[in-house]
Amino acid sequence: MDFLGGVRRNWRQFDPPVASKQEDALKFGILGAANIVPMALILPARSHSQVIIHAIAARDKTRAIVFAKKHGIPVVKNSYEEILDDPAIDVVYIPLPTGLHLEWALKALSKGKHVLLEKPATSNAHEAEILHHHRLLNQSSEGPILMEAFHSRFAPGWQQFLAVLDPPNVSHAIAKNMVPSYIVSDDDIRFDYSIGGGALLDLGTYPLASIRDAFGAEPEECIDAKMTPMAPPREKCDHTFYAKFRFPNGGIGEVDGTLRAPKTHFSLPTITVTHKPVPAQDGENKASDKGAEVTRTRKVTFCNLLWPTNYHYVTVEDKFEIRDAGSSTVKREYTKTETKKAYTFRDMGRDAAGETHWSTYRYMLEEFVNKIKGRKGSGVFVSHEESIAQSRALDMIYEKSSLGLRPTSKRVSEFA
Ligand SMILES: NC(=O)C1=CN([C@@H]2O[C@H](COP(=O)(O)OP(=O)(O)OC[C@H]3O[C@@H](n4cnc5c(N)ncnc54)[C@H](OP(=O)(O)O)[C@@H]3O)[C@@H](O)[C@H]2O)C=CC1
Ligand SMILES: O=C1OC[C@@H](O)[C@H](O)[C@H]1O
Repeated sequence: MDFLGGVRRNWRQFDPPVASKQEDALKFGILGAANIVPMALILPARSHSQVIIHAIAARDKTRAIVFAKKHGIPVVKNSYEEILDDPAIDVVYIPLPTGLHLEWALKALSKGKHVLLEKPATSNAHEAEILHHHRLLNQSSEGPILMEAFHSRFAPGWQQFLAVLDPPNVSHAIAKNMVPSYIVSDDDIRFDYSIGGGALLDLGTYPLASIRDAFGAEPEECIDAKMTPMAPPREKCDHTFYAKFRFPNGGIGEVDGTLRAPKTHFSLPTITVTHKPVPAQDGENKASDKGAEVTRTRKVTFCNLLWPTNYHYVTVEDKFEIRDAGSSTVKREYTKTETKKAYTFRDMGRDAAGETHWSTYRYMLEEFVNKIKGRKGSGVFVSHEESIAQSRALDMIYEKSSLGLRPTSKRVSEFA
């Protein structure tokens, strides 16, 4: 049943129901016929009654025409600028290489457009501060909304994972993400330093955001960073990364990932979080242990950091140790293990919109539109401060390694 449910859920994510569009639907324009567009926006938009994919532009118009025809986009513009100049367009989606995000996001905001900006929002923290603190964002309560498209954060499964953590008492977190080498070719935008290349800046954003979330705090120091660079001429870009951080509570967080795992490698991106032992709460331990000192050490594993809406699990392993009052000797111990899953917020007892066929991107689109329309929604959002903090942590790793920071846009002086 679970297996069949999974097949149905995944099938429908790639063939979602079509909603009829409301009068006040937002019209989206897309900059670039990027690979991620169908999954991140075209499919999610189908089932959203307040989203219309109105127009696209690509550097090569023929490419844009082919893309528009394939995905049923009614308008093809001659250039990215023409998208920004179209008064009919409310929102601009930017799936460009990271090094172009700052420039195009600010150009779109300056035309009064809302912006959904692919992750990572910027190449480094300097750019992040310019973008997310920009006066264009604070002009009025009606001013444009900008959000980094960090889709995985919006999934109920991820929120279920966060709900079982006790961030101040986390002692260790390790997040891993290994992608086989055939997925991303050597000439991909991810390995072009001039436009923000580097596996950490691309893939590493997921494990890094997840350890930051697990500690509920920002890292104080990057105590180790090891990057494996590409072969020349791409040697300024890492294909494999490892970093170790110390967090304010003394805990250690590690990220480990690669875009060059062996071709036969398969593993889902996973985080494992260990807590310090804490006194067990009333009702958690067995009635027979009343009067004794009972500690609980929690270990939580979350499997599928990127796309939990396709498949995930959260395993909560609580180890209880029982001592006589005042004694350090453990007289008995036992472990309780529970597995949780949440494909909708209802599954975790929360009252927020969602269907089992919603992808991470569909959950994100819901909240992005809610924000523009001034609705409360699930309460999940990617704030400007979150995007800046994530960018600072990425910089800490690049600075600690021999590779150095990713380059700031040459156009930066025009925007500061
Ligand atoms: N949210 C997610 O799950 C994912 C997010 N991403 C992010 O989305 C963005 C795009 O990734 P992806 O779709 O894989 O990338 P692609 O290489 O498929 O697309 C990038 C697009 O950028 C445009 N572009 C403009 N200038 C340049 C340039 N100088 N060099 C190359 N391309 C240029 C091209 O548009 P044109 O059509 O005009 O030529 C191209 O279509 C990245 O920021 C990436 O990190 C990527 C994958 C997954
Ligand atoms: O955001 C992403 O998600 C999937 C990864 O394989 C990809 O490199 C990255 O851009």
